[in-house]
Amino acid sequence: MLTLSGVGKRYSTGDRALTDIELTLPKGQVMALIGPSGAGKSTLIRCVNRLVEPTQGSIRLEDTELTKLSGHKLRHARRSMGMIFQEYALVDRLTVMENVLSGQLGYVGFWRSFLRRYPQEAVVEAFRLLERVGLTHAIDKRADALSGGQRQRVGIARALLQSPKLLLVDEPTASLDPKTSRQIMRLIRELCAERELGAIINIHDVALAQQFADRIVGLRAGEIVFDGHPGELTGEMLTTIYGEEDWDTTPEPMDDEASDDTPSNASYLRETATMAAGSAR
Ligand SMILES: Nc1ncnc2c1ncn2[C@@H]1O[C@H](COP(=O)(O)OP(=O)(O)OP(=O)(O)O)[C@@H](O)[C@H]1O
Repeated sequence: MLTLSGVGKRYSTGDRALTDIELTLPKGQVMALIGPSGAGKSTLIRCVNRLVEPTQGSIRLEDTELTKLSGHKLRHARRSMGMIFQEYALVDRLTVMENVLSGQLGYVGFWRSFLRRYPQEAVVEAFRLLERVGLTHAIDKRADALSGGQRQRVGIARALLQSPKLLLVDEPTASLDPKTSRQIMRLIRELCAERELGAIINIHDVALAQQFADRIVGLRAGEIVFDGHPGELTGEMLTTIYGEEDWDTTPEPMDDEASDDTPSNASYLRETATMAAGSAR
């Protein structure tokens, strides 16, 4: 379980990015973090793994007070948090298998990893994970020969190879098409359920968040303004998070050729909220 109590962050520039954040993430829960640009979503995720230093409050992962750690203990704690990034952060010239095994860098030491000599059990587990994410056929491919969706699957397998207690996911679908985005979100959700892993997912796509998260937290100007079930995210709540907008209006076609069979925002949001509420996944 992850607990944030009274967490605040003020950057040295004077920008206050987070104010008094109170959050508890139980094991196995997938939490989507939404909010407008600059709301503090990335800062919050980065405070958890201490890539950004919180200026106030405490962050506990199970029995460990993360905000008090430094040096070796901090590095050790970071390994218990799997990071999945928007830009995948793969090494292009390495194969899929090597990229996944690079998740073990912190464990096997510099020389063994430099010589690419990984423990047999890590290789077996990496193979198993690649099978789970549907990439058995691509094990020997170079990372730069993969599609965006495949690259993200490698990133997921790499994060899981560390046997993390928590997943921190930063815009996992930002560069993906709608179908691949859904597949990646579904995969993350399934893996979290299988492994009883909590996840915080920073995501701009509200409909995807509603469909695949157990819980949605809305940030605005560094404060939590919504924390609830996806089905509770009404148009009014979206206005609270993002500011005034007519969430119920169907966009006017730009010209005569524009398709008129696009569902309205309202019906789309209603549909996705209903699906999320029923958890029909
Ligand atoms: N390194 C930094 N130095 C100073 N201010 C920063 C830094 N990083 C972020 N900020 C400020 O902190 C606030 C929150 O930024 P953050 O990147 O966490 O928001 P976000 O919700 O993730 O935005 P986006 O959706 O655009 O990625 C903003 O006002 C931003 O300008």
